[in-house]
Amino acid sequence: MTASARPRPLVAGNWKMNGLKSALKEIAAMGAEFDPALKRKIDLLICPPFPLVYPAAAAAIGTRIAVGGQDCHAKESGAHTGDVSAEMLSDAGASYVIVGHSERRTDHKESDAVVNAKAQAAWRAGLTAIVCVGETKDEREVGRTLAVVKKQLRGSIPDGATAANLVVAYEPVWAIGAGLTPTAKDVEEVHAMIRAELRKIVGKDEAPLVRILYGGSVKPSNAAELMAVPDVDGALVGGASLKAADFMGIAAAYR
Ligand SMILES: O=C[C@H](O)COP(=O)(O)O
Repeated sequence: MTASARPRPLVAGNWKMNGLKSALKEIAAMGAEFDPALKRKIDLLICPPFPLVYPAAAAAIGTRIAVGGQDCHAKESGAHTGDVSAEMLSDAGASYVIVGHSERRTDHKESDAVVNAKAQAAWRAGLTAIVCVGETKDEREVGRTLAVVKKQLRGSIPDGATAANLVVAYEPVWAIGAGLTPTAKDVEEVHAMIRAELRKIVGKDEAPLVRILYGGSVKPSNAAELMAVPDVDGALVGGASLKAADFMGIAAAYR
């Protein structure tokens, strides 16, 4: 590996609890805009709600857009009403799964240990785990951002991580859906720390190739600036991933 090795950027959309069958036309529209020049440069991923994973995977055939889940249970199957396993996501056509999103950590009280078990489940099923980390507004204000994110990384990423099975998403909780973003300098500082931690977790050869996404109010208007920050290897996009025009406007930062 050369010193200049860089990850292939990933622009990922998290539809959260949004989207009925009618939203599948957005995937077709994204596919139509994902032209060969852009395909050579980046990967695209859409994570729809569970009921749409299978039809989204069908809609994405031939587009080179990957499909993922937004969460998974740690177990393969069993008496866990309302939960979905990583194997079920894989069977439905997913190749990625988001674990430890701040909305899961808050709404469902998911600890780092739970997120770690879900990442292991993702790997068991052959999925790439997108492990989310990020500080709250209060934690940032008291200067604990780096300590909080470091603790989440150490607790949430299982042994056995590689550049192929792990993506890290840094999402400051206060920036999500708020129309606020950290400064480029603040994003750079956190991503540099994550890269340094990854050297300890996956080793110095593999660490430069792990994709570290930024998430939190990414839009077409700020994507170019955020994607140009050192150690930002793509985006995890919420609201602006629901419409093909917005999502592809963000992907266009890599043209
Ligand atoms: O997973 C996506 C993030 O939570 C960002 O959401 P947002 O782009 O709506 O701020």
